[in-house]
Amino acid sequence: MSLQSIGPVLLVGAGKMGGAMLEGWIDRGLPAEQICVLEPNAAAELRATASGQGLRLNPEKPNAPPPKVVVLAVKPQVMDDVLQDVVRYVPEDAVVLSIAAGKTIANIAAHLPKGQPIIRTIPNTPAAIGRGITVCVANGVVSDEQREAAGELLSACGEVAWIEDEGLMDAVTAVSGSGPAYVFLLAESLADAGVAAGLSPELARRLALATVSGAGELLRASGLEPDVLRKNVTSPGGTTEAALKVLMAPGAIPDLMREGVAAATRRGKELAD
Ligand SMILES: NC(=O)C1=CN([C@@H]2O[C@H](COP(=O)(O)OP(=O)(O)OC[C@H]3O[C@@H](n4cnc5c(N)ncnc54)[C@H](O)[C@@H]3O)[C@@H](O)[C@H]2O)C=CC1
Ligand SMILES: O=C(O)[C@@H]1CCC=N1
Repeated sequence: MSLQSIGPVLLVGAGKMGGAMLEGWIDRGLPAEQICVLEPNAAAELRATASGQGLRLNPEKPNAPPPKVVVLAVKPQVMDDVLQDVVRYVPEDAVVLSIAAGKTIANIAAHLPKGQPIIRTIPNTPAAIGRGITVCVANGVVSDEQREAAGELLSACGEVAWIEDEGLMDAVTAVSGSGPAYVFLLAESLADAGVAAGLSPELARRLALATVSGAGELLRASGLEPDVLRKNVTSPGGTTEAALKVLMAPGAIPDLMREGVAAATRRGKELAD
């Protein structure tokens, strides 16, 4: 199956994450005319894509033609209300793909006809440049063809991983869904630390951004493990070792990361309600 042969896609919510996925789909060749978007607060860019490329934005009949894949990309807190409204646009043979943190397959299924194929996923924002990763778990009625269609759509946004145990999704969300924010925080903190060490804000920002993006690119392109790359920077008795003694001390980055991921995982479980 190709991206072009998936059939009509209905995207409900084109905010930061739904919008990033939409960008990934269009950049990688999903025909815009095949996409219908329901978004009450459409950004100017989305409106331009609608008028320039034929994407259907908030049409009167979102289910004409009937969607093959319905992507739910609204906040978990409004998911129940939104589903009650959009259920009328969901054909029984469409696969419903939720990207909401915390919301379980059972939460989604409660608003849909019995036997609706549902895939719960967690993408991340690098999807916008085709460099995201999406983790998926399907309910028992998703067909091989629907799994393939969802995989095709999601791989336009980067890597795709399938898991069998839905209980792991909150931990997945805490690692890869929220993870880009941790990396951006690292870039912000590194720039701030450069200013504190005497650099101008402009130079500190430039150094921090080039370093974080360059290190990420090196991690990907080299295929080496992060600890090997870290050790390659660390000369015995040198400057990096001095910094890492602080950053890796008890209670510092490794411990804080574990606590942060545990907090995000707990929050995911709360969002199910
Ligand atoms: N932002 C991220 O990095 C990630 C977000 N997610 C999940 O993606 C979902 C969306 O999150 P964001 O994009 O960050 O939030 P957002 O607030 O940027 O986007 C949600 C969009 O839904 C729209 N919306 C509200 N009511 C609607 C309705 N009745 N019909 C259609 N659209 C409606 C809003 O106008 C908004 O643009 C959440 O469930 C979140 O858990 C998952 C992984 C990563
Ligand atoms: O912060 C959130 O709840 C969403 C889910 C993962 C990333 N953003």
